[in-house]
Amino acid sequence: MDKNFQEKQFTGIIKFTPPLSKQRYQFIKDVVGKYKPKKVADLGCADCTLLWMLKFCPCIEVLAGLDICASVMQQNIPSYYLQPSERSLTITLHHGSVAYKDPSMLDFDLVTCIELIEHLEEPELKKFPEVVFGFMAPSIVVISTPNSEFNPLFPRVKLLRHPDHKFEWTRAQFQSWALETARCYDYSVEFTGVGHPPTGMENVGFCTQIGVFVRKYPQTSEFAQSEKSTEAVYKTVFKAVYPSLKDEKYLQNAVISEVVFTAQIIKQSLLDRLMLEHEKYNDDPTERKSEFQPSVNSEDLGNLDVEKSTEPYVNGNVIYIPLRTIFSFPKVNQLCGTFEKLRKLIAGKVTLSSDGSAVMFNTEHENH
Ligand SMILES: C[S@@+](CC[C@H](N)C(=O)[O-])C[C@H]1O[C@@H](n2cnc3c(N)ncnc32)[C@H](O)[C@@H]1O
Ligand SMILES: [Mg+2]
Repeated sequence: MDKNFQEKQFTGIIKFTPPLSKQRYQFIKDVVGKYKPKKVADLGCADCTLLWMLKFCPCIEVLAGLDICASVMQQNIPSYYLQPSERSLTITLHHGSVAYKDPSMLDFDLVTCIELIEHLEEPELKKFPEVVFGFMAPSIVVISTPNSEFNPLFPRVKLLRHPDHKFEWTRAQFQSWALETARCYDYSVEFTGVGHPPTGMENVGFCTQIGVFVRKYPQTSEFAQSEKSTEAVYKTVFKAVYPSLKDEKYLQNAVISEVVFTAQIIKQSLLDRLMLEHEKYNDDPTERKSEFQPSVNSEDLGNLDVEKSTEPYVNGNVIYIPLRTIFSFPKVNQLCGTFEKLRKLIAGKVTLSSDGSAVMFNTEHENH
């Protein structure tokens, strides 16, 4: 190979797109997509970025995070409303070390350890396989760690990529540790990674090396799991339960908020249009064709096929948004299934016209 080219590669700044951390999270999302685990635990979860991504995966019902640093876990707890879905979702964050067993970590399908092991002191690393593979024993374990063979491509890295790293392994070192661990606890393991090396440098391997471990023996029975009972040593620092939409009360709340939100959008679009007409005709009412019969441009409603009878209208200070129009919005439609169900769920909870066909808004006290 051309020597200059090689030199240029060595001094060049390595930049990954998407960033390497995103590629690692995406790798886990793909594993989730492939194996569809219901219960996922992320060990060394730090600010929970991965967990908050995973909560949108429809197969997941239980998410747990563990970190030895409680403050880093709590700095990023979202306060936003989780879109309701068919399944319920429980998210728990624990403060503790992967060097210790805790019953809260039993019964998981997938355990992820992203850029964790290189932060463990030797005694912790020694205990790690027994805790994760022996005690937790999920059907899948994913472990990622830096591949030290890639380091010469980082001009500023002298020995280790991060001051808190206790070691960085070559592919041979990681693979021999992983194969021995897999053999000991009856798992199979396959190796891959993220962060491709530059062209011509393929021999160094991925920037992040990854081992995907799959348990060879069948699911441990609940009885066998309870046999493992040990004293709780982790401290729970956060717990949230998002009930399922199968819970009627929760469904009702979700439908009401979606109906009100949708009606507001339609109303705003109507008012904007009225305002435009008002400006266009320079407020000369004689020039207006249909002063109080405005219709919402169907494009404003996301290209909905809005029939005349389902158009919103204004009467005095009151705006009427037909329920049929609201029902034609995909989110409302998906939540309720049928129009009758929509009517039933919002009955008495949302102000409707006397015949019950439209949501009413009084604009008297609004500024616009
Ligand atoms: C480099 S960060 C990785 C964070 C996250 N997994 C990610 O990929 O973005 C390593 C995390 O492991 C945590 N950690 C270190 N030793 C630990 C231990 N013994 N038990 C649990 N977490 C530990 C650290 O506090 C830190 O948040
Ligand atoms: Mg690290």
